[in-house]
Amino acid sequence: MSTEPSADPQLSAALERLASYETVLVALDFDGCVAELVSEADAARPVPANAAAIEQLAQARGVTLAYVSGRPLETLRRLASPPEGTLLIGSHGAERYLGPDSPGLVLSAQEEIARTAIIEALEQVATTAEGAWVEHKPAGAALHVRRVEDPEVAQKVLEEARTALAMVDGAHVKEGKAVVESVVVLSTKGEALTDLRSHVRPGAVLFAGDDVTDEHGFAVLEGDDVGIKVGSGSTAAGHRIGAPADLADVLETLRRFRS
Ligand SMILES: O=P(O)(O)OC[C@H]1O[C@H](O[C@H]2O[C@H](CO)[C@@H](O)[C@H](O)[C@H]2O)[C@H](O)[C@@H](O)[C@@H]1O
Repeated sequence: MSTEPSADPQLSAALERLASYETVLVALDFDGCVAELVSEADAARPVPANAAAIEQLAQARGVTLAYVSGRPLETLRRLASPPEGTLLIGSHGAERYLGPDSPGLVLSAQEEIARTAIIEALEQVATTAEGAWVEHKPAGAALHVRRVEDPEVAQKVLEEARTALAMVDGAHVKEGKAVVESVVVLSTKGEALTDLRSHVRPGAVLFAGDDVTDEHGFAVLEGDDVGIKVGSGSTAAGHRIGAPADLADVLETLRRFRS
């Protein structure tokens, strides 16, 4: 079944309404939304058609682009290669680039201690299964199991990680796809999206994402905002597309409605 907006009259109508506003904020999750999920996290890149559609949309009248991602800000910038002027939210909201004056993330002494404890705990768990590895991040760390061959072993490793993290003071757990993350700065994509809305003051917002952390973003949408869940799974989003490869058509449709 095609999930192109042209084949989904409700999504197409929602995009047309969105496009009628003077100003629009288009906020995109990265992994599993703009980029396909891959086993080498550092190899993730925008689907080429998505990259092209994003570049085009960045030129459109009254459109502000933003990435809202769990990735560290610097990694997001390197992997996504966003058009100039794109606003960037990284580390699930803990890191923000809203312009050259944006302050960088500074952890308190207590947060630094918690981050070190998170990394140590996850590195220890990662030694128990081949393929498990730890991504060190500015506000915490993520234990990845996508490269663990046996799904039962992978689940067991994730469970051990949750148990280990429960012992760390100041560690907040975030669930993801083949990953358990922990951050020392508690913030959600919903809060980040609300702050972006206050900063940009758009007429309406489009937000697309694929993961459980993106549900916080869908939850703060309102009015003629458009929420798009990428892939399967329960969601609060009003619309759904099948895969990252379907996103380009959504963005291109929105651009056409604005021209
Ligand atoms: O909010 P996002 O932009 O979706 O980032 C969420 C996490 O994405 C990355 O992990 C996920 O993508 C990897 C590459 O495709 C995949 O190997 C992994 O299994 C996924 O969980 C990233 O590594 C994390 O730091 C992000 O928080």
